[in-house]
This record gives sequence, structure tokens and C-alpha cells, in this order.
Amino acid sequence: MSTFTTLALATASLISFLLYHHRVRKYKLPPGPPRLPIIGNLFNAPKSFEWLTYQAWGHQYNSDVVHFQILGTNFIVVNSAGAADELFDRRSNNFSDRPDILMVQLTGWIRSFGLMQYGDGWRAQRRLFHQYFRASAVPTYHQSSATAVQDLIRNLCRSPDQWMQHVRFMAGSNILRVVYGMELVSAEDPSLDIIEKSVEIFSKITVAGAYLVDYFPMLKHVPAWFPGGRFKREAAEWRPIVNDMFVVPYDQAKESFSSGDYKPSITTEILSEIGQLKRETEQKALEDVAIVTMGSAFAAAYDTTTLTLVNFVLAMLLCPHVQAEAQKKLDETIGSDRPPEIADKSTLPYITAVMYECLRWRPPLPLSLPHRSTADDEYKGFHIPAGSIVIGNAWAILHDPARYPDPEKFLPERFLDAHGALRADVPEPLAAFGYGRRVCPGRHFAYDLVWLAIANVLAAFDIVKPVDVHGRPVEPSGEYTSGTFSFPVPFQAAFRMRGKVAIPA
Ligand code: HEM
Repeated sequence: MSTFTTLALATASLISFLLYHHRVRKYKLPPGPPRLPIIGNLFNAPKSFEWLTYQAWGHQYNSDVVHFQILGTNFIVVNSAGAADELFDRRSNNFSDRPDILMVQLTGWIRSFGLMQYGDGWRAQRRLFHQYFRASAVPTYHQSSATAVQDLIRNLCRSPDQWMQHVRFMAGSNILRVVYGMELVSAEDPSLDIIEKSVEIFSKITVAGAYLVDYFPMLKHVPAWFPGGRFKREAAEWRPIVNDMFVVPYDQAKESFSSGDYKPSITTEILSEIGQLKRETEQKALEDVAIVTMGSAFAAAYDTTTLTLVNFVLAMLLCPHVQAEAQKKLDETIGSDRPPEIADKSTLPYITAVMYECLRWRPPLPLSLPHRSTADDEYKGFHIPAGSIVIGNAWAILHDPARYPDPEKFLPERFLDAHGALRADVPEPLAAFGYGRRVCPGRHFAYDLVWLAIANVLAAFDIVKPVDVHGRPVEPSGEYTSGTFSFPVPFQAAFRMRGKVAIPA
């Protein structure tokens, strides 16, 4: 380590130490693991699968909020639905900000309202997004979702081995059509490559504490070529990719719109609105917001939807009886004349329960996205300092045995009463979509697409374990990756046609 870096670390550590002692003397923080002076929990904070350690800390310290600290930054983990409701919902004024992550700024992801600080910029994008994705607006996209799901079924028939790629294509092609009016023909389309890379960057930079520079702001001044300057090299490489994600599909949609040869989409609707504005400044203001809001929708929909469906495939491999029950309900309710439609949702609560259970059993973002508190606060007598990074542990909330008995088991029936109707007293897994004013605004759209995909895949196929050359079933490992998005380690699945419904030509 260079003299400069050592000096920077020492100065920052001294400041954190002084601040730490000042606060600890004054307030009672929520319980948490023992901290060392200066560095706090730098060495005993988990580095992977954090949600499991945070949940265990909750049990160990018998508290639904726990605290740890790294080099002066306070982290508050919210481990129960009650605490999440109280802090993120009732006190949303204070708990709706996002942490200031340098890599989010340097890569340009900060332009998206998903990672932007709470304020007017965030509000403008969220408002525009809401206009097109609120519950009453999403039926407009049912036709597009139906087309995407039919493509999925057709592709699964043609090359079932590539099922994961087909699921990705379904999620990506649907959101690109809805947002930009683009019609993708293959999974090799460069737009999917852009989004794939951008979301990978998102996943790397949003893990709390992933970059040391967030604790030692002085490292900002380290040159890119210097040890400790890796973040600068990465940011320089990633920034153009993130920029392309916002700009390339938008520009394409704008070009088609100007030529008059376009498919109607959210972007073309906004472009006509822009065209009706009188002043150039107003036009520019709306366009600036539209570019980043649409890019955010495109990116936010892709991995989340894919991941929910990959978890569904895994659950079906592991629980054939659930699959058989779901297919029985589909056969009884719809028969074989036509594929399931979104309009069938109200008559197929079992499929809805399967979807809920996928999101509860394996929430795609087990720690949601981090929030930040803007003012000092108090919860159950514990002090929550202003500027704390507040982590809603969706995993712990959705695996709370008091709400969901036998939480590790995949049991859609938990959401159903004796007559097979959805129970009002078992909460739907909303924690999978985050909290308060930051709650996922794409959830209505996601619910429809995921539901339709589950219903159609189960109507058309049996999902089974493939067999190896010795005729033995290939078991999925059931292991997961760690990160903002937690994916199952790649596994094989076979899709056997049931012959019950016609496969789209
Ligand atoms: C099953 C699928 C999905 C899951 C599990 C999911 C989950 C989440 C989570 C956990 C958050 C963070 C909330 C928080 O900070 O408290 C979020 C935010 C967000 N999601 Fe989703 N999401 C899904 C689908 C979608 C879709 C389809 C879209 C777009 C059409 C979308 C758009 C967004 C946006 C724009 C944000 C940022 C909101 C903000 O910071 O104000 N999501 N989502």
C-alpha cells in the first residue's frame, strides 16, 4: 500500500473513531455484533449471503432491527415486516433516500431514479413511470405479454435445452416492445447485450460496501493506474455501457417515430406529448426525464422477471406434486381449447399462489435495494442516526415462521383457504418488491407477465429433471449466487410436452 493510501486510511479512521465515540456515548443504538474501535465491523460483517447473517443476528440479539458499523458508516438492518411498515411506510419521509455510492455516480447509474437520491429529480421520473405502469395502465400491455409468452412456449418446444435463454428473451423482448416499440427477432439482439451488461454492473455496484472508496472518500484522488484505483478503471469501462442502455434504444425509437414507420409504445406516446409542447425548454426537460425513466424501466424489468421464472422452474423440479396440482387446476378450469390468459387469473388462485410462493421462497433481491435515513430517528428506544444505510431484509421478512410456517418449504397452499381461494390473512410477498415510497413501481406489470408465463408453461409442459447417460436424474444443486440479485447456480431442466394445449405455430 502506498504512503498516500496509508495516510488517507489513517486520517479517515481517526475521524470515524472520534465520531463513533461521540455517538456511542450519547445514544443507544440497536443491538448488533461487537465492534472494534475505528474499523467497527469491517472484519466481522458478512461479505456474501449477508441476508442470512443479518437474520441470524436478529435472532441472536432478539431484536427486529440490528446495527453494525463500518468505518463510521452506520448500517441498520430491518428484519421484520412490523419494523419495515413502521420505518419505510409510516416514516417514509425519513427512510426513502438512497445511499450515496460513488460507483453509482461514476458509472452513470445515478441518472436512474432507482438509484437516485430522494428529491425532485427522483419524483419527476417516478411520476412519469407511474403514469405508464400504474395498476390501471398495465392492461394496455397484456397483448404484448401474451405475445412474449407465446414466443417462450414456441422456443421451449424448439430448443428446450436453451430454456434459460428463452426466459431471458421473453423478459427482454417484452419490455423493449412495451417501452420502445422494438420487435426483437433473436436473443443475439445487441439491445439485450446492452441491458445484460448494464444490469450486471448494477448488481456489482449496489452491494453495500462493495467499494472501499465509499468508506474512504480520499481514495477518490488516487489515480486510475495506481493500486486502489481499480474502481476508476472499472467506472471508465462501464460508463459508456450504462449510457448506451439509456440512449441507444431511445434514439432508435425516436428515429422510427420521426420517419413515421413505428410501432406505438410508451416512448412514442411521450414523443407525441413532447411534440405538442410549445417551448423548447419544456420539450428538452420532458425528453431528459423520459430517456432515463424509460431506460430504468427497461433495466429494472429484465433480471427481476427472469430470476422469478428461473426460481419457478427450480421449484417445479424440486416439487413435482405442486406442479401436478397446478396442472390439474389448469386442466379443470381452462381445458385444452385455448392457452391460459391473464383474464383467467381470478379463477386460478392456485397459479397465483405458486407465483407468490416463488417470490417468497427465493426473493430475487433478498436485501431489496438499500435505503438511507435523512434525519435522526428512534425506533423501540433505539437511536437511528441520520445518514444510516437502512437495509430491508426481504429474506428474513419472507422467511419469518410466524407469518409463513416452515418457511424453507415451497408450499403455495399457505396462501389458500380450505376452498382453494386466496387467504386474506396470509400476506402476499410484497417485501420482495421493496418498501415505502421506493416500492417497486413495476410490480403490477411483473405480476401479470410472471403469472401468464407460469400458467402457460405448466399448461404446455411437464418440467422434469433431465437424465444422464446412465438414466439417472440430474439433480439441481439448489445453490445460489450472492449479490444484489441472487440467482440459482445454473441447472438443467427438461420440458416435456404434455399435449394438452396447442403450441403456437
Ligand atoms: C418480479 C419482478 C420484480 C421484482 C422482484 C422487483 C423488485 C424490486 C425491488 C426489491 C426494488 C427496490 C425497492 C426499494 O428500494 O425498496 C425495485 C425497484 C424498482 N423496480 Fe422492480 N421488481 C420487479 C419487476 C420490475 C419491473 C417489471 C419493472 C419495470 C417495468 C420494475 C421497475 C422498478 C423501478 C423503476 C424501481 C426503482 C424504484 C425507486 O427507486 O423509486 N421492477 N424492484
